[in-house]
Amino acid sequence: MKILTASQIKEADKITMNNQEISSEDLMERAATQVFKEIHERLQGADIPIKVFCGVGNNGGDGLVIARLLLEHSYKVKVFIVNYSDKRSPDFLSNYDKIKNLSNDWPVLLKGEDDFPEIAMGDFVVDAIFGIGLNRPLEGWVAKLVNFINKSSAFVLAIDMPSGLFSDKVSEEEDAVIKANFTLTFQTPKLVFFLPSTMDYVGEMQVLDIGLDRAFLSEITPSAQLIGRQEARSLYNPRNKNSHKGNFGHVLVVGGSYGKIGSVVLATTASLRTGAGLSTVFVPKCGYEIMQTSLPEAMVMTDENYEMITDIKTDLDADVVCFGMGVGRDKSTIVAFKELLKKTKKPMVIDADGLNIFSENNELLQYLPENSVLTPHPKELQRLIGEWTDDFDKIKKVQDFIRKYRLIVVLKGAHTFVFEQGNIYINSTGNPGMATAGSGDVLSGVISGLISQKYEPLFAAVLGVYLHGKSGDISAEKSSYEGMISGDIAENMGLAFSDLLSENKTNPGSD
Ligand SMILES: NC(=O)C1=CN([C@@H]2O[C@H](COP(=O)(O)OP(=O)(O)OC[C@H]3O[C@@H](n4cnc5c(N)ncnc54)[C@H](O)[C@@H]3O)[C@@H](O)[C@H]2O)[C@@H](O)CC1
Ligand SMILES: Nc1ncnc2c1ncn2[C@@H]1O[C@H](COP(=O)(O)OP(=O)(O)O)[C@@H](O)[C@H]1O
Ligand SMILES: [K+]
Repeated sequence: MKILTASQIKEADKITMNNQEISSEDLMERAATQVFKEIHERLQGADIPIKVFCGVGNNGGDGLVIARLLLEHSYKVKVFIVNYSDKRSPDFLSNYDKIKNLSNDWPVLLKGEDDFPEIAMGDFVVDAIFGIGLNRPLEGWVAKLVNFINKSSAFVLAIDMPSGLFSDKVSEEEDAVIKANFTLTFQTPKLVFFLPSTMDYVGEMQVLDIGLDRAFLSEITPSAQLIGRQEARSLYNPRNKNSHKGNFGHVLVVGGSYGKIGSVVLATTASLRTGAGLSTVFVPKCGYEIMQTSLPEAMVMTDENYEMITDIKTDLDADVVCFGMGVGRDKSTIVAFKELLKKTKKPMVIDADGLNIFSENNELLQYLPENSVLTPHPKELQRLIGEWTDDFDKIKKVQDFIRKYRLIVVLKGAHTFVFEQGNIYINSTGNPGMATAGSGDVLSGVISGLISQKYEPLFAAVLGVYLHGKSGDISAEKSSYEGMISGDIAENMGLAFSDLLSENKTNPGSD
């Protein structure tokens, strides 16, 4: 699902109104009706106090329409106008008139702190103060109102965006931003919903299709894409019945050191569970028995050295080489890595200490085959590209980095971002149970397993991240966030594939 910027959404609005011959008020009615339907479906006429806070722009206009429809369905609604400006949008004004005509209980005008209403636990608050039009941080009593709502124990539903959140830059720590339990957003999710510094404001998120112009939406180049089941499914390559293991490639995993052979076990298991035809590992001698015993499906080659990798002597022409997990940063390992880089022509997957070696030896990056996949977590990324000022600056710096070295970067996190030149793919699967030792090793194995099966490295990264997260979700369902371990993610890869290929789910951009 495409993620658009505020200006792209505004352009889509204009084109839609033109092509569908509707007014902006019609579009507002349509959008807010969708919101009403969602609320109504969940509340089913329940007798709970609903407090709708409306700004005086179009986000506030949406709030007024939602409130009117709720009143028409006999909900217990109280409307508050957050009167931060005298400049009211025309569509706000016409809906203001409509709601006044409907009820004797007119909206309450809020002009300062003294007017704040009581918000009780059990209230249902609708935040329609600001949407994508926010252009400066909230201040004064409006900022205080936002903090007041945040302090209440009410359930908060944000319309389009949590108020105070910018759509195209991150908020400062001191800024007042609504902390929503749920955000119903129009037509397309916004990039800030997925950034580490802003995602917590959004709560659970659902996208409402408000029927913006299809042709425009399909042609426009998005700022990023959200990868849900449908998008991941479109990347899947079915297997030919007439095939043999040679068709599914050979993965070589190079990694491990004394006490860290487990990371190689995890990555290699994941590569096989993802469908690699063959997997070979290259480990220090201390890893030989561990590998043969814990993963008989893999073939094992060993270094001369017992504890660490010092010389990667192999003529194996693997389809993909995965390097880095548990490998350490000894000088002799760095030399061995350099030699490996020089003789490898096919795209590689580099994780963990492989990345740290690059951070300390930048000159090695020039030997990395084009289209290789780097899978840093934020700390590893920072060592690699330096500090950033905020999440948008980070995105720019990653894009500069991949342009320079012609790579694919998989930035791991609660929402993992896959970067290729000019594009960002944001993952929708995964859960906090995956914050457990070794889940990154599993991801490297999954991506390698897909590359070996002839997926383009970019698609291997995007699909791999999706399936890894899905397997994490299945693992959490079975064992809880706390109880799941990263080996479960590797073991459940098969169920993640089954889920991807099952026929009964069609919701785009979600799971
Ligand atoms: N295609 C869509 O997504 C649609 C969007 N609609 C709604 O329209 C909203 C955008 O409406 P607007 O453009 O009127 O913008 P907002 O309602 O978000 O903000 C209103 C105005 O407040 C002013 N303002 C910005 N920051 C301020 C601050 N810190 N303090 C005081 N004033 C400030 C700006 O001039 C801004 O235009 C969307 O978020 C959505 O809720 C719907 O009504 C119709 C369809
Ligand atoms: N809260 C979370 N939600 C979703 N995915 C997560 C979360 N925390 C961690 N993950 C995923 O788990 C993996 C952790 O990788 P990494 O930090 O390299 O761990 P390790 O070094 O232990 O292998 C990444 O793929 C990341 O996206
Ligand atoms: K809002």
